[in-house]
Amino acid sequence: MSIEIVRVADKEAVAAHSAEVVAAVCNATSRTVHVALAGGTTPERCHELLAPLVSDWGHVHLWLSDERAVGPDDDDSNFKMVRRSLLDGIQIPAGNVHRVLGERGADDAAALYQAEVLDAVVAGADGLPLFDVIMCGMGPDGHTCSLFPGHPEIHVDDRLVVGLHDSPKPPPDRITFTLPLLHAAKRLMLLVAGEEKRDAMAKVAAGPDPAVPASMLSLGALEVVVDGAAAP
Ligand SMILES: O=C(O)[C@H](O)[C@@H](O)[C@H](O)[C@H](O)COP(=O)(O)O
Repeated sequence: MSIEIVRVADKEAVAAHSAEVVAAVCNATSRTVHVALAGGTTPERCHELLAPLVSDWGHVHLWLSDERAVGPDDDDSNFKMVRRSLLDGIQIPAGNVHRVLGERGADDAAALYQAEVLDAVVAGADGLPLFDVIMCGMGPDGHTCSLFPGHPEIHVDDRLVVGLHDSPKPPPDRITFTLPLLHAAKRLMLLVAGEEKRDAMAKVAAGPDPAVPASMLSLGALEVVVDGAAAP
């Protein structure tokens, strides 16, 4: 368990710093690297800045730490955002892009994605799939991925990916990584920008509390990249 907090000037700097971290991980090796991207406007900008920073995408596998239960062309699709912000600008083998099949519905899509993770991502010492980097955003209510305050998904410890049908933020049907998979990652990044995140960010800095899902990330090796407006 650890938390490292990197303070930078503004939202653009959060995205830029995070892109540099992810690019450094990808550029440091030619072996397979697994990166889970995130939804939200801060990660979206990070994806744009990341595109030209990685010298060779051939060994990089891309995933999403949460998705909406919609098809890839729906405006609510995180994959659609990733396609626009990153995939359209890079050369990457199609087999390296791991899309959540949201159009299958939240529960089937989650089960299929978990199976794909287990198949493709080699397990670490704790027996859980070891992502090189997982990126997460945070909402003003302290939610991260699609783990929302007061919702049961935060307590799931027997599955790596779950579906939910009652997200308080639309759309209601979603698919999300769970804490065991997030905690297993070599590097777990939380991108936080904006004054409306200040209270939740203070709770993240205070330590793990199940009422604040993003704070539970610090039970893994959490790196928070936060701007001046959100910094506690
Ligand atoms: O749940 C969703 O629908 C959003 O994707 C959300 O999780 C987002 O990631 C955060 O609210 C941070 O978003 P910003 O980076 O845009 O503030």
